[in-house]
Amino acid sequence: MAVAELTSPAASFAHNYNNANRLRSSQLYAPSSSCLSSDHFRSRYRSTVLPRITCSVNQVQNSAPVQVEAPKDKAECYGVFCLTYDLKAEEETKTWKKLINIAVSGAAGMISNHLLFKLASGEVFGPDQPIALRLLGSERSIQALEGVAMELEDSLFPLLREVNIGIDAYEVFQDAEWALLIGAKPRGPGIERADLLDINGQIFAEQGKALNAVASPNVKVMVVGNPCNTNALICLKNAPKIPAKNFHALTRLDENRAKCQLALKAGVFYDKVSNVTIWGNHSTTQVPDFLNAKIDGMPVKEVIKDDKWLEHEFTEKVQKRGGALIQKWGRSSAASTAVSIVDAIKSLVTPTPEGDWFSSGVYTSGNPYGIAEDIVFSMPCRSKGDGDYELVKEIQFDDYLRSRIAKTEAELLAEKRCVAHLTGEGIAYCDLPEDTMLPGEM
Ligand SMILES: NC(=O)C1=CN([C@@H]2O[C@H](COP(=O)(O)OP(=O)(O)OC[C@H]3O[C@@H](n4cnc5c(N)ncnc54)[C@H](OP(=O)(O)O)[C@@H]3O)[C@@H](O)[C@H]2O)C=CC1
Ligand SMILES: O=C([O-])CC(=O)C(=O)O
Repeated sequence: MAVAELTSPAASFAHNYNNANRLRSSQLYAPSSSCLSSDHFRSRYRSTVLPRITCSVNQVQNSAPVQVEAPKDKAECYGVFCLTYDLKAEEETKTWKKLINIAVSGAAGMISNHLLFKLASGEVFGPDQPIALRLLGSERSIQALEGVAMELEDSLFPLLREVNIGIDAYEVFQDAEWALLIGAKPRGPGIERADLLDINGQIFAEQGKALNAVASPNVKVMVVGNPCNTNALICLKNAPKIPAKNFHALTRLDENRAKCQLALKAGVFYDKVSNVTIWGNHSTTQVPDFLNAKIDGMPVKEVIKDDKWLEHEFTEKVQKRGGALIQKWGRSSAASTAVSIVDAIKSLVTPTPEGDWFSSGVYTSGNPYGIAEDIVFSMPCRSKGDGDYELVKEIQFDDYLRSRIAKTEAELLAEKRCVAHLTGEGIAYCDLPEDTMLPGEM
């Protein structure tokens, strides 16, 4: 690796900075946005040749906030996040918890563009929880990812201690305690669902391997990229060192959508709606459960006495809400998805309110409902707030609910057969039901 030619008088800052850079792989980016050009990053990525430093002394001094240490030993950081703060020096930071590492894939995408700023604000993990963001992009998105990191710099979030960007999951997922896996190829025209399962499945197999190798052994993994249930299954099968229970597929957006529709029909504000389960796949076979759901503490069916509406209009509206939104917006839900990721994480890190529960796509191992084992299926969960969850036992079933659950279960079992080559379970065989669709498809 060539050593940089230092052309700036800011030699000591730049030299230390680049010494730190030289210690790590060429695929992690540590730009100081005030000093280095995009061209620098492009060339550094492709050739690993270190840059000519073009910033001036003034630029360096002006860009430095209050700090007590030179940035020399802190590797794998972005811009202002390379500077080291003395957390103990300021009164308010003395009670702060230990930093947690949060990895996010698809970090330059639309959902992340909402989510990252919520994470950094303290809204998710609390006002005393400093965080490090480790952002995974690709060659295609690295410029945009730098833009994201620059916006994070400019937001001056006190709790945001580190930001790293990179394109190698084995580097970005290092020591991750949370992994929010959002990046996935969207299903475009002419792409069969089986092909999408394969294309995205490969991404999640690779990321599962990377998590297994370098993440914290108790990392919690939230899979958002579609088809999220089967992607989560692939991911966990490729990460045997991480408990399968730690993997979630995001169905909280569906739960939120169901709550909204029930509130609207009952004429109550949506804070009155509780105990809503989404069963099964994050697809148009998902089952929003109105049998166990409550409005103002009463069973939904006693408040909304219209089974036809519940079984058809309500159910289909929730199943196809994603598609309806795409027709209006021209793109899939991003802000509300980010909100639902926040809700899903908060449900795991705060105790579930007494008597209530939340939905998450989790691994079916010893489930009390008789659902097929060894798939990722959305079910009702409760948490003590320790990051873990238990399945809710006191659930009623009737013939309608059972038959709908059987349909979404059959779809997930078919998806599983279709990705057997990615889960280490033999030769894939794709017999997906013809009508199987993501919520965003119409
Ligand atoms: N579970 C749920 O409730 C919901 C899930 N979703 C899903 O979340 C995912 C992300 O959505 P959103 O952020 O809006 O999407 P965007 O298109 O804005 O971003 C997706 C990111 O995926 C990455 N990606 C990975 N592989 C590919 C590929 N082969 N081709 C193109 N892009 C790729 C890209 O990042 P990079 O280049 O850095 O890899 C891109 O930035 C989608 O799969 C979507 O279907 C959306 C809404 C709800
Ligand atoms: O299909 C999509 O990409 C969008 C999606 O999951 C949803 O809106 O629920």
